Amino acid sequence: MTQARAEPGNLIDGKAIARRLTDRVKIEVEALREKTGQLPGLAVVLVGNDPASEVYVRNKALQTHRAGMRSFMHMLPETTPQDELLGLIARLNGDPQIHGILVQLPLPKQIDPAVVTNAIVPHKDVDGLGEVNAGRLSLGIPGLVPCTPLGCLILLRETLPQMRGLHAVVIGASNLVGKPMAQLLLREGCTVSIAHIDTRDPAGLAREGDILVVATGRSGLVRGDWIRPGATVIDVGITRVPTHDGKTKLVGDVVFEEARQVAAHITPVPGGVGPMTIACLLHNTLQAARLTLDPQGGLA
Ligand SMILES: Nc1nc(=O)c2c([nH]1)NC[C@@H]1CN(c3ccc(C(=O)N[C@@H](CCC(=O)O)C(=O)O)cc3)C=[N+]21
Repeated sequence: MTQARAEPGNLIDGKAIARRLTDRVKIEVEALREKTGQLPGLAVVLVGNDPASEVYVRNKALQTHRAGMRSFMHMLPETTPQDELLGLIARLNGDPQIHGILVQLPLPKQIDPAVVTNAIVPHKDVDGLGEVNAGRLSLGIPGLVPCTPLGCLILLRETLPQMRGLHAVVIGASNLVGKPMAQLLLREGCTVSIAHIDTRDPAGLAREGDILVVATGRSGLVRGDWIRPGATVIDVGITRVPTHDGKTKLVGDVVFEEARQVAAHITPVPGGVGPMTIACLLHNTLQAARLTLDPQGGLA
């Protein structure tokens, strides 16, 4: 065990860390406005009317305004043909008021998410999911980094003084979270393992992790006995489940009450990774705006 130990189950306060990041973005947005006379603008595109997506998208717009940036919402019907969505993206690509473009996932089945993601010009791809930004991340050169893994990295940096040499285990190998997360951890100097659907003994591998990042979308997958005593656990999962009294609540991929007995640090759901995803979207929109408005500002 290489990391400093506190008592078990210390909560990582994603909400507080996200608020601090958003406050910093707000100050830098104001500085950019003073320097260039312009504000960063974020376009969010939602296709269809999934109620959960609508909540997220509205929340994103609210937070964008809170950080002093402009937000532009585009709500398209469920039946929108792919060509029409590509037409909108082409207009947003050419619009000087827009510095970041986010197309909410998942998309209806007539639309290929890879085609849409790659239609966004790389310097406006604030989700960092296009081929250019994904390639840059894997080559270790500056680019726009996907919001959720970036948020997880910031939480880990706030929690662990040093990640170099730690074994980080990522459960889930999606392009959205698992793969970019593994790249970021590698860049921090971790030894990285990725568990995926065909991994023979995911629990055994997970128990090797000084850091455990779980991003599978399967609620309750990770039990207390998957966790190395003293590990730091980041739970990316977020699933709405029914409760006994006929209401619903949000849960992660980790059985929280079990895991907090074993882990040194753990993110709650809600109040962990979720708020960081939105704060990082604002951070990326500021970075994207700097790329065109203040090129010397550069990317980190
Ligand atoms: N292109 C794209 N980029 C995304 O980043 C993206 C997406 N599509 N599609 C959907 C998922 C989901 N997502 C969340 C963002 C914030 C919270 C969040 O703030 N959650 C709060 C709880 C919110 C509540 O109470 O409903 C929390 O965890 O504390 C959750 C989930 C971003 N996504």
